[in-house]
Amino acid sequence: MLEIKNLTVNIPALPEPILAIPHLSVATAQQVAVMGPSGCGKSTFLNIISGVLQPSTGSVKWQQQELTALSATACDTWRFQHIGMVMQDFYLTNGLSALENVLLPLAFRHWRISDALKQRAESLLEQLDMPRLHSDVAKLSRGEMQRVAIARALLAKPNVIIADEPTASLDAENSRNIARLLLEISEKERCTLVVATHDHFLSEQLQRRLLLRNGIIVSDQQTGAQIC
Ligand SMILES: Nc1ncnc2c1ncn2[C@@H]1O[C@H](COP(=O)(O)OP(=O)(O)OP(=O)(O)O)[C@@H](O)[C@H]1O
Repeated sequence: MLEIKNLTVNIPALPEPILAIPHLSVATAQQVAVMGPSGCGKSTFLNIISGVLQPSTGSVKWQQQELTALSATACDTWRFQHIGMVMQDFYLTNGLSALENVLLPLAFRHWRISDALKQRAESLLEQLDMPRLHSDVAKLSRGEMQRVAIARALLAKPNVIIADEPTASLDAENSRNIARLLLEISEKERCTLVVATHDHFLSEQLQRRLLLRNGIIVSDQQTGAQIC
């Protein structure tokens, strides 16, 4: 469960906070869309709940872990253990294949990657319709790179998936596949899903929709969506 209290994010040059949330809670395994016009604070919200950014005031708690109490290094370790992130910049490593990129974060932590993990990586890439496992990511299209970034985020079975516009570079068919895969994995593995998106197909499948304007949640709707 995520619980936010009395949160503000201020930027020195700006008179108003770019994000202000008096209270918000998100239940474990809930699927949440974060929507709103460009500049309303969606990426800031995702960065705050993943501990990438520290708020100016307030509390951000996942289960019993208060993120604002962690040092930057401790927060990085916590994020690695609990969160699968798909950000707008994919942070892939050129010169490595799609499969190697998916395995790379775990390769830093384990002296040997197990066969089971390799199989999961291959299976995720296949489910994402990304057959070019051994192609250098530098040669992939943006949509293919996005699918590699999604597989990498899902590999370690995170408790929470946070995705910033995960279908933005994709055609309609691939967008739908990715929306379905994120929903299926969230349901099967009981992980919380928080997605900033303009994609109506994706947002309609999620159980809850937060609408941000000027850094404030102006609408919080339960959609009643079921897994597809
Ligand atoms: N470091 C910063 N310095 C100044 N302004 C910032 C900074 N970070 C964010 N902002 C401002 O805060 C607001 C929210 O930005 P944010 O990136 O969270 O919006 P967004 O909803 O994700 O936008 P988009 O849909 O275009 O990605 C914007 O007006 C942005 O210009």
